[in-house]
Amino acid sequence: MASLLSDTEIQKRFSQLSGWTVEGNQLRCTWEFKDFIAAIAWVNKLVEPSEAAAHHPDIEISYNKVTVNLTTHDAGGLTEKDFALAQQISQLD
Ligand SMILES: C[C@H](O)[C@H](O)[C@H]1CNC2=NC(N)=NC(=O)C2=N1
Repeated sequence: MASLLSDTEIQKRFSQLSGWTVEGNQLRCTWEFKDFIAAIAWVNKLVEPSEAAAHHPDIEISYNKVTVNLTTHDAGGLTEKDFALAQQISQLD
């Protein structure tokens, strides 16, 4: 199982991410799209990197807005897996 990051480690990795916030045990970022169809099309792009990493975001969808929440449920907080997947998600079109 991935190990929990210390506050210092979280700060270091967080400073390399753009657009995300740390809220409690979660990394969180919201994207806005033209409409619901575009939002869902983008959500579908999350499937491949998430499955490849065996790590899965919690996703909130509200019409054209998608909020992605990342945490490592098994570890009870943020691990390297969350930051790695956040970087990959940020690089999607
Ligand atoms: C066995 C399997 O790899 C685990 O249950 C994985 C699956 N996806 C997961 N995703 C997230 N976000 N946190 C986890 O702890 C987690 N655990």
